[in-house]
Amino acid sequence: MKITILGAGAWGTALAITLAKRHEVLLWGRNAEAMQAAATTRENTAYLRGFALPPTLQVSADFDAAVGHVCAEPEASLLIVASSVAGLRALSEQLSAYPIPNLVWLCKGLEEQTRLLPHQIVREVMGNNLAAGALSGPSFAQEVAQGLPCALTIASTDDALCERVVEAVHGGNIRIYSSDDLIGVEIGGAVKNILAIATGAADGLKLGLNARAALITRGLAEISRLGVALGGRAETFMGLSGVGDLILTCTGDLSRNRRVGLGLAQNKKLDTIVAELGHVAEGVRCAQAVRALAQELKVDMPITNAVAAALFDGGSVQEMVAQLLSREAREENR
Ligand SMILES: NC(=O)c1ccc[n+]([C@@H]2O[C@H](COP(=O)([O-])OP(=O)(O)OC[C@H]3O[C@@H](n4cnc5c(N)ncnc54)[C@H](O)[C@@H]3O)[C@@H](O)[C@H]2O)c1
Ligand SMILES: O=P(O)(O)OC[C@H](O)CO
Repeated sequence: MKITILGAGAWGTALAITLAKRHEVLLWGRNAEAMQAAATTRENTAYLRGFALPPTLQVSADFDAAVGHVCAEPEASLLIVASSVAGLRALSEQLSAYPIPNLVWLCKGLEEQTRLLPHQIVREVMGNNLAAGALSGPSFAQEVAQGLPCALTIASTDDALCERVVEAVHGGNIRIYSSDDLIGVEIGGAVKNILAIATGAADGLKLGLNARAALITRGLAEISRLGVALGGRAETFMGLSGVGDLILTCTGDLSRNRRVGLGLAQNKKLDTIVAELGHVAEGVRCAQAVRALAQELKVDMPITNAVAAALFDGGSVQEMVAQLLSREAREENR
C-alpha cells in the first residue's frame, strides 16, 4: 500500500518508521531544511533523535509530491495527517485542492479558538463526504519506533476506511481495533492530556500513589461525563482511547503532558516548561477550550477546571490540590 504521512513530528516519524517495513511510505515535513537533513542523515534529529529512518522510507518537503504519492492509486493508499491539532485546519485547507481518497489524523485535542474536535475541523473544511477517521489510543512514539507492542483504535463511521487502516497498520506488534464512535474516541484522546498534567503535578508534589489513582479515576469520570454530553458512548471511555490512553499518559514519564505537571510542581513557569519540551503538549493548548465547553454544557469537570486555573489564571498547583480536596462530599456515580 502507498502511505503518505503529513507531519514529521515525533509521532508521524515513529509511525513512518514502523509502516515503512511493510508499505511504500513517504514522510512529509514542512521544514525543507530539516527534511533535507533527515533524508541525508536518515534520522529526524529535531523530533525523534536516535531512531534510524529505514532506507525505503521516502522523506520530502514537497507537498504536491507527497499528496500525489497517494492520490494516484486511491484504491491502495492511505493519507495520514500527523500534525498537532493546531496544524490540522491549515493542512485540511491545503488538501482541499486534491482528490483525497481517504484521510486519517493522529492529533488529540480541541482547536483552541473554535473548541472543535479534529473530525469537526476536517468536516468544516473538507465536507462530509470524505472517508475519514481518527487513529488514537495509548501510544508513545519512542516505544512504537522501537517496535514494542501497541494497540490503537481507528474511529470512523466509514467501514471501508476502518478496513483500510486495519490493512495498513494492523500486524507485527501493532493491533488495531475499530469503533464508529468518533466523538467518544476524540474526547478521550483530548481530555486525558489535561488529566496527565494534573497527575504529573500531584506526583511532582509527592502526594503519593493513592492520590494518583484517585485523580485517574475521577479524571475518567470527567472524560465520560463530557463525552456522553457531546454524544459519545459511555463504553468508549472504557476502551483504548479512554481509560487506556489515560493510564498511559498519566503514569508514563515519556508523556509531554505529564511532564508539564511535573514542571509546574517545581514552580517552573509554563513558558519555560513548554520551551524545554520542544514538542506539543496538547493538554496545555486545549485546557481552556475544554473548561469553556464543560461550562457551556453544564458538565462538572473539577480537575480540568483546576488545571486550567493553574495554567492560565495565575493559580499554583498547590492551590489546585487544595481546591480539589476542599470540595464537598458527593455520591460517586452521579
Ligand atoms: N508523540 C506521541 O507519542 C503521540 C502519540 C499519539 C498521538 N500524538 C498526537 O499526535 C499529534 C502530533 O504529536 P507529535 O508528538 O508528533 O508532536 P511534535 O511536537 O513532535 O510534532 C508536531 C508536528 O506537527 C507539525 N505541525 C504543527 N503545525 C503544523 C502545520 N500548520 N502544518 C504542518 N505541520 C504542522 C510540526 O511541524 C511537527 O512536525 C499531537 O496531537 C499528539 O497529541 C502524539
Ligand atoms: O506525550 P503526550 O502527553 O502528548 O502523550 C502522547 C500520546 O498521546 C500517548 O498516547
